[in-house]
Amino acid sequence: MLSVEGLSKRYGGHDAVRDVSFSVSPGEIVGLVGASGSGKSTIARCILGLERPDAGRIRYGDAILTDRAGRRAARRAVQAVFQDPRSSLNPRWTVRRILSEPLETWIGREPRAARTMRLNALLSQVTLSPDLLARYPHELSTGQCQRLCVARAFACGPTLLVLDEPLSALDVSVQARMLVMLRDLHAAGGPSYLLITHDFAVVREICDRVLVLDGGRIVETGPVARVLDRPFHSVTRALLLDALPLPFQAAAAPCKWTVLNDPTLDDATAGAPSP
Ligand SMILES: Nc1ncnc2c1ncn2[C@@H]1O[C@H](COP(=O)(O)OP(=O)(O)OP(=O)(O)O)[C@@H](O)[C@H]1O
Repeated sequence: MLSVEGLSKRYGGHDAVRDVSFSVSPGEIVGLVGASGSGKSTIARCILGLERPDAGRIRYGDAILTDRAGRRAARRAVQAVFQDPRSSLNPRWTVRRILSEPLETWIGREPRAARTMRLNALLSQVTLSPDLLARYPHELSTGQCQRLCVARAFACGPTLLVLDEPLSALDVSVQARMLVMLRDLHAAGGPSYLLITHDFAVVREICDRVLVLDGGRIVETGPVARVLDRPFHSVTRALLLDALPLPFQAAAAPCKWTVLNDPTLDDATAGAPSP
């Protein structure tokens, strides 16, 4: 289980993340949503050891990810996929080499035929053709590059995948296929996901639970259906309203959201993170 306890991170005088605590259980898909600049990627970078938190502790099982030794111990188990697949792939490496590198590290050397079978299996998991093995990233579409990034993450046999806006660089039709692929991989016994997104449709489609972030703090958390259909916090309501197509925003504002703006719901308590 991933456990984030009292995580804080400052840049200069600015609090990017403030006293954030949450967990991701084995097999769970947890969405982390919030406006631009709310601190989502900073949390991901702290979990992945790319940033050093100013306060708090991040544990994955027995490994303390805020310690160098703990990060090393969890390196195989905790993998990531980022927003821009092209910048995550070495442009001078073929698909074969990109996928072989983690296999070399975690499985070691094996005969070429066995390695090719393993590479083909990885590619088919992410619905890519084995014909792509000899290609370079610039010879792939952005969607294919992102599938390749997922395959590379899966090559390590992770138990937690941190996905930081994995669909944002993709066309809408490719996004839908990618989302189905992520859901199928998870359903087939894949890792837990911590999915960072600004897209509530994605959250509704795939997540079990959602955390809403504002100004570096978690303002609301709960099961997806409850948070999306009966949001307590004004920030969640505003984000949901913003997510509607423009003509619907005007229509929704006076009706649906008036009910939700019930003054008996106190944001400060209703929005407090649940234990
Ligand atoms: N390396 C950095 N140096 C200084 N400030 C930073 C740095 N990284 C992030 N920040 C600031 O920290 C805050 C949180 O940034 P972060 O990237 O975590 O937000 P986000 O919710 O992921 O945003 P987006 O959805 O736009 O990616 C922002 O105000 C950002 O400007």
